[in-house]
Amino acid sequence: MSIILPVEHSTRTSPIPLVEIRRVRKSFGAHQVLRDVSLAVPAGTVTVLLGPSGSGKSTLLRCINHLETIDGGRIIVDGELIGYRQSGHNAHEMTPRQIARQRRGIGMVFQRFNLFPHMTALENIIEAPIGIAGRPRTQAKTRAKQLLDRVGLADFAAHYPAQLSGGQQQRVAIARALAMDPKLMLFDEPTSALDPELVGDVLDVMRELANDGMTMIVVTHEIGFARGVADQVVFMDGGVVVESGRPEDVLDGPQRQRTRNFLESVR
Ligand SMILES: Nc1ncnc2c1ncn2[C@@H]1O[C@H](COP(=O)(O)OP(=O)(O)OP(=O)(O)O)[C@@H](O)[C@H]1O
Repeated sequence: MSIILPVEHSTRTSPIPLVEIRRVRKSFGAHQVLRDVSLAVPAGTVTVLLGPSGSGKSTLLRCINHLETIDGGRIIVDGELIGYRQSGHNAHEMTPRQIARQRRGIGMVFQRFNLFPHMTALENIIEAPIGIAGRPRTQAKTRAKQLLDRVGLADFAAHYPAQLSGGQQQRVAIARALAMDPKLMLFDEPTSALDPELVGDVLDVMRELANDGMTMIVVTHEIGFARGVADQVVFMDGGVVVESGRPEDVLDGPQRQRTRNFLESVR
């Protein structure tokens, strides 16, 4: 694995929000999953989303990445409205092509690695840079090898997903997301499908990414990761943000009973 110099935790914090979520609402039929969610994620920081099953965490990530369309409110990533383009004071819906371009800047890692089973680790990583971003094959391969090295899998380029452990597959999935040079990485319970002994390697890669200054929003129940890496912890329940703040405040001195109950349940 390549050596990445640790950066002082506080120097990563910047006042400029890369992600602004304002009063976002989202329903599926009659079920209002996000009720009125507002959140700011400064550039170069890590936000951990905690909350019980069904609280709307995955839906929020999917809205940020425009995998779902919001019903109300707005999401701004790096100054751009998600799903809309600004023209003077008016916002117009984006075309599918414009949405695809916007999505390229946002990497997403899912609970289940979602690698193409018929492609090697390297082929999985170069697929989008070549097919979507139109990069030359040699350049994409060089970058993919660097990324495999970065996630500790330099010797596994020619392995197929079935030949890799779940943790290794998840690290390939992270490398694949990084191959598009995202400005934001979203992680949706990236370790919850892994055997416990494989969780640490994946969290280590994520910790190094954070130290490198990547802006990340992470849905996880890994309280140790939240405590050690997050700049901000957000507790969601019932489609609203119940409580948010520094990890030491939310995790060690939660103000709300709902937060306390949840933390009891995952400890
Ligand atoms: N496409 C969909 N159609 C209908 N209902 C959906 C859809 N996606 C999510 N939901 C519902 O929205 C609610 C919130 O789901 P979501 O996955 O966002 O919660 P979560 O906090 O991420 O929970 P979990 O930890 O279980 O993934 C759930 O009741 C879920 O069934």
